[in-house]
Amino acid sequence: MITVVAAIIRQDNTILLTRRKQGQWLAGYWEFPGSKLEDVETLQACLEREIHEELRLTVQAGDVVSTNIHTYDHATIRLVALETTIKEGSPVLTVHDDMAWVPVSRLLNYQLAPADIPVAQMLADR
Ligand SMILES: Nc1nc2c([nH]c(=O)n2[C@H]2C[C@H](O)[C@@H](COP(=O)(O)OP(=O)(O)OP(=O)(O)O)O2)c(=O)[nH]1
Repeated sequence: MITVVAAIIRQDNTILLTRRKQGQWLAGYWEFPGSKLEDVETLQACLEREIHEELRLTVQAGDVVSTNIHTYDHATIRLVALETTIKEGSPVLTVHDDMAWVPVSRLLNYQLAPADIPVAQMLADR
């Protein structure tokens, strides 16, 4: 099973969503930015590196917010969402084609990657 680490980045009562580019798998779907976990690195180190690569943001990844398993046609992923704080910078798109700062209560209005729906639901219910 593939582990995917995703960042819950908050600012002013909103959370950052990014949209997957055309040509990618799940193109057009919104997600919490992040990446597959590689080798033996920690969840936090992976996320901090990837968020810097993808969004040019320096962040500190913290606690696990949720873990859920989702089976797509081509793979089963374990999606681990981490509470993440911006230390420096503003997001710049490099691999996504759009971003949005979204109030928690509106996350489910976006076309989320299916694995992200329970995460958004959980955040909204809190
Ligand atoms: N980053 C991220 N990926 C997610 C989320 N939800 C979800 O189903 N995914 C899926 C999409 C990707 O297949 C995989 C993450 O891989 P990745 O971010 O390294 O993306 P990638 O485009 O290189 O992946 P892939 O096309 O090779 O599948 O997990 C999410 O919230 N964040």
